[in-house]
Amino acid sequence: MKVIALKFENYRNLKDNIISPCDGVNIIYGDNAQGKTNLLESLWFFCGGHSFRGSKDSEVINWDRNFAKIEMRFFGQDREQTAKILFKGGKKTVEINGVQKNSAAALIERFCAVVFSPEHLSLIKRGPGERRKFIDSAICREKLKNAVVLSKYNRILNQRNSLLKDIYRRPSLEDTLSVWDEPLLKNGAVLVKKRIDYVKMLSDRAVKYHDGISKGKEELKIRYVSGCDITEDDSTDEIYEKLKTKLETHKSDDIRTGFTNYGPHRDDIEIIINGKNAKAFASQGQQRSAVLSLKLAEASVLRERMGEEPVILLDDVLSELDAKRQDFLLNELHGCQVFITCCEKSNKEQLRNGKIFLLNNGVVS
Ligand SMILES: Nc1ncnc2c1ncn2[C@@H]1O[C@H](COP(=O)(O)OP(=O)(O)OP(=O)(O)O)[C@@H](O)[C@H]1O
Repeated sequence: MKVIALKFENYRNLKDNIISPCDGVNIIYGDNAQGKTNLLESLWFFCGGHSFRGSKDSEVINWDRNFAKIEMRFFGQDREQTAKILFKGGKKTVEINGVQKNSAAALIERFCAVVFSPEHLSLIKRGPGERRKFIDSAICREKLKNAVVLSKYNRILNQRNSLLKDIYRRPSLEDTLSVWDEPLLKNGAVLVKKRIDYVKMLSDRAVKYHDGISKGKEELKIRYVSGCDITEDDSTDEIYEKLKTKLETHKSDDIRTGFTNYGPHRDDIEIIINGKNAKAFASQGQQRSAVLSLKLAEASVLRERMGEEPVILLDDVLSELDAKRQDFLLNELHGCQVFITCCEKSNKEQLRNGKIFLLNNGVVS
């Protein structure tokens, strides 16, 4: 998958322009607050109609204008295609190959990219919820069926938790708890199996990327951690039985606390560098390298599933990395189109092959 041209009009601080990136590494270089992230954000919009910064649609319209438009020509699914997004009057209109679509969701599966931004460091720095979110959004992106299982699991869990609170006040309701247990276990077992399979795929690839980034100096390991004694090789039926045992054993704790204490919603993904937990012991550069490896691994899994190389968007990755690690990202990611923002002059000088876009007060040259 390759971006051939990107046109933007009234998009944040970017001055109207058309850019033609190269098929390899594209550096977007400039001082702080010039519009580098804005440019990456506009590309990411074509993945499904959302900002990776969590911005509202109206926020991307230039403050002095009443609409914004982005257009992209790209190569994907063995042909050249076009996509347009118009932001106007609190609404977003999407057009793909000249045909207007009902929803921005139509963009999903047309254009595919993986993004890294400094906020993704929360994958290591924050709690298990961030890591579960990362894995869940990846499995949901793989198959709509997985998204259905996840949403059913969360809905049933909420209903069970609210019943647990009611039972505390009205013990006679305890008999009705089993109504939620069976669907919770069924969907929970499928969810855990999908997560474990994905983490295995991701891990194999992330280990290789981390080895490349650290030039063989560090060993990365990623493993799924369950509070229900589930192991990587368990089948869905075995996972179901283990979840069931925990649920039954801890029923009285659940009633006392008003909360389901064990299950997929408490699981985690452990990220280990050289045998030590990355959250507790890794340096800033090591943490950044590990998250990058995970993101590149995510792209590699997507490539296998789609038969196409996703575009890689790297926002402000190079800071805190030493020259050897920077060199890997700038010169050794072969076969895919990469967009990478940076502020340091030395970074653009490191690039052996690629294209450099200079951003100065919204003007791209
Ligand atoms: N809707 C908008 N209209 C006009 N300007 C905007 C709008 N939204 C954001 N900006 C401006 O865009 C500028 C550039 O933002 P951006 O995040 O792209 O900077 P950057 O080059 O990535 O900087 P850094 O290196 O500091 O991350 C900001 O100074 C912001 O004020």
